[in-house]
Amino acid sequence: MLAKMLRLFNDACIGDMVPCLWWLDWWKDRELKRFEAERGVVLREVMEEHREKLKVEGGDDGKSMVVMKPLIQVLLKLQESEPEYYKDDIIFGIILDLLIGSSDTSAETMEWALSLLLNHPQVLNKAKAEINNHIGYERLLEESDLNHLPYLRCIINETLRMYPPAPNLVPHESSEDCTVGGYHIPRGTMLQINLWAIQNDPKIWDDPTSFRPERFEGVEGHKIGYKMMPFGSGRRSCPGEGLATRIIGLTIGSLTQCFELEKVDHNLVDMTTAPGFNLQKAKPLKILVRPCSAMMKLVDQM
Ligand code: HEM
Repeated sequence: MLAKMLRLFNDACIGDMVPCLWWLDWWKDRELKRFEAERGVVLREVMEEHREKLKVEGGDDGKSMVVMKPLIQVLLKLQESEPEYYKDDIIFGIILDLLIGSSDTSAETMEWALSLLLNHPQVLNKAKAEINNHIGYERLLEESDLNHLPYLRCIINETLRMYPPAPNLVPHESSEDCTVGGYHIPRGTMLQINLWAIQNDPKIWDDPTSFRPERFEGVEGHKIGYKMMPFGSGRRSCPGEGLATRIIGLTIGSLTQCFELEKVDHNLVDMTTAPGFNLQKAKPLKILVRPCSAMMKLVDQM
């Protein structure tokens, strides 16, 4: 179900770009409505399952609920005390928002980052050296190490600059009349930002088509103003930013620390992008993975 949902979400609707062509999307509209009904049945079953579990397991201890239970159970518990706000539809919305927002974005960033590293072995070696200098060979990389691995963070930033998972961010609607770049925007207009163009603009980035993580050295996080906004900006920006950068850092860092990563042949990894709402690779990455001899003992224990 998740795969189908992400596929439908990723298909661009021409009517969103050129509203008078909405009718070209009629078939998609029909598919989305059919899917929404199917998805409703599955989500309702999941919700009932968790309601039953809550009844059996209780859960009056408010604090441990927040820390220990799955999110859906936390929301169902809140529904008991605030039913007018935590309606079933709101809970569905929160769960779907998290599923859609979190899964493809982080996975795609990791795939682009690994592809870039394979095509730039000198960057891969520098990242490996940073990890080995900081951690050594006696233990695995941990979350607390990430703050001490600035070059790894630069690699993630440079990947998000060149291949932002949401290249047009997410459509927003102006709640009031406003002016953007000298243009009058009436209230209720759908606004889309071509983030890819901003992050790859040669007027604001030196040599933007080159993969150069060093350009982010000395920059805290990815915060260098509006020329870099892979997680959006302002109060509706991505709430998962911290989690995403940690998961991506831990995954890419651990793979780099423990394995020799190699291309499957002598050709460069194909970096062609596929059409769609998300910036996906046209050809999925294939990679040869071999445990590093110095890490063999630890890899064996995994
Ligand atoms: C590389 C990974 C990720 C990227 C690039 C990314 C990017 C974005 C962007 C561009 C937006 C829209 C911001 C806007 O409206 O202008 C967004 C929204 C959102 N993201 Fe992420 N995201 C990532 C990972 C995650 C993760 C891991 C989670 C959750 C665990 C998450 C949850 C959400 C949610 C719930 C929203 C909607 C927020 C709202 O509408 O107020 N994202 N994300």
